[in-house]
Amino acid sequence: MNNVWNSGKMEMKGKKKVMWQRIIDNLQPGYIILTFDSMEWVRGETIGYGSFSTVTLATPTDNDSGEFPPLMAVKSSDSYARQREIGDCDEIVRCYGEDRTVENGDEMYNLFLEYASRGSLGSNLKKLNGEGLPEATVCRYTGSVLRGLRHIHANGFAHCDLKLRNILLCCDGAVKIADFGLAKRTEEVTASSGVQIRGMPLSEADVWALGCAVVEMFIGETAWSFKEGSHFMSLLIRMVSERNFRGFPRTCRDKEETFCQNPKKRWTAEMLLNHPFIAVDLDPDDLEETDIHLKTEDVSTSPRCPFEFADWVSASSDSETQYRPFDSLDERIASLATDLIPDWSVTSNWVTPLKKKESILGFHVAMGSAHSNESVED
Ligand SMILES: Nc1ncnc2c1ncn2[C@@H]1O[C@H](COP(=O)(O)OP(=O)(O)OP(=O)(O)O)[C@@H](O)[C@H]1O
Repeated sequence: MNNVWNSGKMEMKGKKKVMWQRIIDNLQPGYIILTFDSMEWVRGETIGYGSFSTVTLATPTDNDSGEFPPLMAVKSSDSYARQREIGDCDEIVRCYGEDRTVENGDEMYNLFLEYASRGSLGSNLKKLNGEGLPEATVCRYTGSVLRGLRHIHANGFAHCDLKLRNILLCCDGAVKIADFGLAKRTEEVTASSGVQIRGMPLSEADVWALGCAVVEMFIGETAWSFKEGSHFMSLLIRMVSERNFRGFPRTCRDKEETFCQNPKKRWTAEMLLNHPFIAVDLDPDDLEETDIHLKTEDVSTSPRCPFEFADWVSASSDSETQYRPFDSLDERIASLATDLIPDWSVTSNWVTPLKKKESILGFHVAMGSAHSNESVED
């Protein structure tokens, strides 16, 4: 089914116009019949919570034409994500349409998405208890994400929140990029002051983020550890000032095009798709995949602005936790108030060494994320 978007409203192949319908007050929670382009659907169990959204299952109730899959994920939040502007691609979680409802007095925007039944790569990796993924698996997953990124960037957008939790696994093993809540047009970024900033390296930042994700897939933990109590700025200082690629083959370090602290020299998604690490022909037998089927994701949220880092807990919390957005600016600011004095010291943490073949190391350096303070054997 191809969605046609018209003035912010959805039409499906010229069918009936969108019909907004308020939910009926006395329906049981968890079994709400709503209207989605004249199609009724039922909200199912909760899959997980994001910073500003709740994701639940959704089932169409009158799907005789088979236009929708029998099971979808519906992401509900107080604003629309930009996914519809980016367009379809096999490596991006499919968006079937959107709907607006009023639930418990709050207006909700619902985005109907392809259901990725095997959860996120982040959750799958966590179940491996610090073990990384096999090389062939990392290679395949990275190739998929790169194709998705190429599509996003080619359409003039940057994802801006690429991380393993936003890379989902479908039941057929396909790997897809999700969560476009922070996606931005690459040519125009508006600062909080309202000033338009041009030339921000947003696509390059996506590539950097992918590099971090690749490191994480290999070593089973995040590329840069962020010690409890340390300040976010100390992490930034290390990432920006550290130029010591100790532990990586000199051949990789010396290549100007792969030394990419400078975003302009960082490889693009298109270029990385031709890197030997990705362009290799994989034997299907090598694709030893983690087979952890997830039903419910843990709660983990990304900071939306620098002020949120101090409170950001990357570890999961109880998935029963109710999503509750801040009601007002005052409430948000009050939640940030603290008597603690920031710790501006620089820690000695750095990336855990990677013992992988040279092409992989080169790939990491190309993405600007290969930093290590220990030796790596070839
Ligand atoms: N299409 C989908 N299929 C299956 N699970 C999904 C789908 N979309 C999101 N999820 C899961 O729902 C949970 C919430 O996702 P969401 O994108 O709202 O937030 P997040 O990326 O986890 O956090 P944040 O909002 O801080 O980035 C996540 O655990 C995610 O894996």
